[in-house]
Amino acid sequence: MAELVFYSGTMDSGKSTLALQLDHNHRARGRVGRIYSSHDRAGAATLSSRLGLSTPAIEVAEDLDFWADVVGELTGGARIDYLVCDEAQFYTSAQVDQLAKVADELAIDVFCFGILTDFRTHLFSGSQRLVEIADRVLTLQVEALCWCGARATHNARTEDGEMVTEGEVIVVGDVEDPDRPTPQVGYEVLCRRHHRKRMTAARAKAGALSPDVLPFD
Ligand SMILES: Nc1ncnc2c1ncn2[C@@H]1O[C@H](COP(=O)(O)OP(=O)(O)O)[C@@H](O)[C@H]1O
Ligand SMILES: Cc1cn([C@H]2C[C@H](O)[C@@H](COP(=O)(O)O)O2)c(=O)[nH]c1=O
Repeated sequence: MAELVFYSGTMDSGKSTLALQLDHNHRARGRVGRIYSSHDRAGAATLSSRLGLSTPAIEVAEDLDFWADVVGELTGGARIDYLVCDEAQFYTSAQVDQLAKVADELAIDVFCFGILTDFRTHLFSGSQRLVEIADRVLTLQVEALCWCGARATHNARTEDGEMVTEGEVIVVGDVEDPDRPTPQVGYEVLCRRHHRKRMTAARAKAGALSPDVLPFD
């Protein structure tokens, strides 16, 4: 039985790396895969990992129909054993339903990778549907860490190191270096406590450096 599997984790937890490794392992055993991604940081039609590996992919625009795409390929004589679907949080709910149909009706394994929640802590449309209908939802084992050392569970959007809570849901970007915050939109992974308090690494550092205001004897 083919499966629809959702590998989930915060930003920078190794999802794209795992997607590339999984594709490599299946290809090494003679299986034929088809790779999709959406809004990858490295550009359209690419699946890239921060470890430096990348591969061409089919760009998933809102109007891509997975069922039609896969059936078209099979009808043209291609062989497909599995799909690798990165940045699946950006897929529409209907597209995730199409992926389930591909697994069930065509016996093709579908491996999806993505973050669960956006910078406001709300589920992305694709992730919500995957949690609802995937055969398995797996959390990545390499945990990204908050600046305090706790497990990071939330993806914060930052500007100049300050967390923001308003804006477009989709803004492509990377986790920023806390020692060099950029004025552009960046991201930082935080534990829930520090996401709730909007306490980014830059803010914590500034707090630690500020002079005591209490009158000490
Ligand atoms: N210089 C490095 N050395 C070792 N591991 C690194 C390095 N840079 C990034 N990584 C690893 O790569 C992970 C990010 O991989 P990536 O697949 O791009 O993440 P995701 O797709 O989840 O955002 C980091 O969590 C870290 O474990
Ligand atoms: C939280 C959040 C993230 N994004 C974007 C930022 C990145 O381009 C991707 C996540 O990629 P990764 O491989 O998991 O690091 O998603 C966004 O558009 N909106 C958000 O709220």
